[in-house]
Amino acid sequence: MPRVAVTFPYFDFFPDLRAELSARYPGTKFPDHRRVLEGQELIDFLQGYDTAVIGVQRYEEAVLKACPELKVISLCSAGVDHIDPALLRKYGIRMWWQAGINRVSVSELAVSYMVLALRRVHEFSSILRAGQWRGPIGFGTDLRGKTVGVHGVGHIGKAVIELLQGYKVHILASDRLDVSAFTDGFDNVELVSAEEMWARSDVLTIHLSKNATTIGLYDGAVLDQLKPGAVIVNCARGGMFDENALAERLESGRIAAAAFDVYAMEPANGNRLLDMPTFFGSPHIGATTRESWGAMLRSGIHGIEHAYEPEPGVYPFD
Ligand SMILES: NC(=O)C1=CN([C@@H]2O[C@H](COP(=O)(O)OP(=O)(O)OC[C@H]3O[C@@H](n4cnc5c(N)ncnc54)[C@H](O)[C@@H]3O)[C@@H](O)[C@H]2O)C=CC1
Ligand SMILES: O=C(O)C(=O)COP(=O)(O)O
Repeated sequence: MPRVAVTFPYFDFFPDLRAELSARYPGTKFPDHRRVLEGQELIDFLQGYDTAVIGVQRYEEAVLKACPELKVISLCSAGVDHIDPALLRKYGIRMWWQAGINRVSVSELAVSYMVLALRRVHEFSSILRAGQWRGPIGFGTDLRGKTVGVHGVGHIGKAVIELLQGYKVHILASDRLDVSAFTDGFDNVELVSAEEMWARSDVLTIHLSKNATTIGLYDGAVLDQLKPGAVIVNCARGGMFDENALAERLESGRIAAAAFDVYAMEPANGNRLLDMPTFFGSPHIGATTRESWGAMLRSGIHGIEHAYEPEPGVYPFD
């Protein structure tokens, strides 16, 4: 029987799923505070356990080294960039993970951010709070009829393209894989290079995975290839943008507006973007709906038995 330790707090919000996990694996240990465990606290918590159910949290080598009994990680997230596959191999740890599990909540957020950014709701909201009315700002723009670049056509990028159909936009999709089997199904989607997407898009939405090819991809030189006055939405991962370069271009108006859910450093205290009037953001809430979190926790529970199977159903890295 696996000895299970949960090292992040969200089961507190789903008592039925917490009870299900405990019933399947008696003795399952949960943290007693609403924090993600890290460092020495994480190491101490894991002693004597061979199975960890985890969220978007780093398991550094120091943790794996100090927890030799750990054999299985069951992941409650869609992104896997916080786990180093080489380390898992080195320490003989199996991992379960379910791709695309929160595509609905992230795609809904991204499309709504496009509309909110184009309509300048964050600016109008600020002047409303300041006791003014709408005069000083002027106009926003409609999404309908615009060209939307979708960078990354995986689970979430595809869901965004599907959601955008109702808005009657033209879509420029770009991915390093051949995603034509999907995009060919739409008469308003063109599959293009990143450069063409950057040059032609009024709105650009990022749905790339974070990897060696995307970290730092959006530097000043790339931002300068964007259509002047473009709007950027990033609900994928922090670290893909040079945030200072973006702030400079928001300041000059070269980029009209940006809306981010994710940041190079999280928490994002002191991030310069948060002071920009044409920027609005949220604290990595793309998957923070009851539906997505319920699904992720369920996947974390069921992933334990899958990870222990001789031929596990899903392995992200093999
Ligand atoms: N804000 C939030 O709370 C959440 C954010 N995410 C993030 O959203 C992003 C997308 O997630 P999914 O669609 O589930 O991932 P996915 O793996 O299904 O799709 C990612 C796509 O990016 C493409 N890609 C990677 N590197 C590329 C490159 N250099 N050039 C062009 N294309 C490239 C891949 O080929 C793939 O099609 C990930 O970064 C994930 O971590 C996921 C869930 C919640
Ligand atoms: O599923 C993912 O990849 C996420 O980014 C979810 O983020 P969260 O665990 O809600 O902070």
